[in-house]
Amino acid sequence: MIEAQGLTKRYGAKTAVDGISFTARPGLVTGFLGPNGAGKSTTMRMIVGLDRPTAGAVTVNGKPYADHHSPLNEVGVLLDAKAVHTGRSALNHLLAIGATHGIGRKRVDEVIALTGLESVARKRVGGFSLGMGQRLGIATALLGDPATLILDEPVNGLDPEGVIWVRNLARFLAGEGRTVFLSSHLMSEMAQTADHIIVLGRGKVIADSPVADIIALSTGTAVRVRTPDAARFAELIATHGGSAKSTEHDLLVVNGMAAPQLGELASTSGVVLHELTPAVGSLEDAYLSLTQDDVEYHAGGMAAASASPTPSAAPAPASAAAAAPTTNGALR
Ligand SMILES: Nc1ncnc2c1ncn2[C@@H]1O[C@H](COP(=O)(O)OP(=O)(O)OP(=O)(O)O)[C@@H](O)[C@H]1O
Repeated sequence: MIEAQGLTKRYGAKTAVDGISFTARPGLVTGFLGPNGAGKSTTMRMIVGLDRPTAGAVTVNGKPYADHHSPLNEVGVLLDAKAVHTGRSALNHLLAIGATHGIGRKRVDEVIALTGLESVARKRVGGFSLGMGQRLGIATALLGDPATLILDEPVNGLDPEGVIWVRNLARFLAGEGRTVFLSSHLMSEMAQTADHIIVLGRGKVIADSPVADIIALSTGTAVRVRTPDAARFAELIATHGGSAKSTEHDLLVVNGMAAPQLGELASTSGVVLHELTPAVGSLEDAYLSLTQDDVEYHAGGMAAASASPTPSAAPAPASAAAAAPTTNGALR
């Protein structure tokens, strides 16, 4: 469990984290999202005592990080996968860290198997790809079998198979009752991994809700309408308080009118419908809509794109059942 109360960090005149309060609970994957510079890394660093809060407080499993006698057994952390002794093998890296907490070879071998590092365990870490480095960082976080995991951008640099592996691992660990707190820039990835989302914008919490609620609250409800009479139906919609955008010759995306109203209008006007689908916004839509005023560094067109959410497939529900340990203990 991670509990932050009024957590604040100022660097001179710059307020990186501005009085945030949130809880990341056991048994859930909590996604930590926000544009570049929103304050995610600073928050994570404060959680594990690497930065001192200017004001407020944060506890992990009920205590400030520094008060834990055996922190590796309480909190597993991946903040910077490159922060390793590059001359050491992965095995020796894990043995060295384990030695600080009386963790021996058996557990080291377990986390090597769990993270799929067996074939490179005796190779120098300096020669590792970004993806292998991420796996080693996750292995290090898991070493003490902690109840809370904090992973900063864990899918950074991973190939699609690696991304799925992290997703299943996160779900599996939460399914075991652990608190899993992870940041990512990949919103679609978060939609499939997280149960709960906290969104930061300019150092403040701008959303703190279950994934489904964030999507429902932040995106407009659009309806996809397919009809051979698209132009006429678009005009009719406009006279009934809706607005229709045409993306293909026979497809309209309608805002401002619900599917039953559209069905009735079509029926009374003699318009043939081939499709009438209420569309659920994606987490990307929700995220862009939430953060459009809080982005420090705008990419061209980003804010404009966020102004009119387009419908897309509903995110797959996060499911702990998705992760299944393989015979060697690794996860698929
Ligand atoms: N040591 C520091 N000194 C001064 N300003 C800092 C320092 N560390 C972070 N900041 C500023 O604080 C703000 C939050 O930074 P932080 O790295 O926490 O954001 P972030 O959400 O993790 O961003 P990113 O996704 O780019 O990693 C940024 O404006 C950053 O420039």
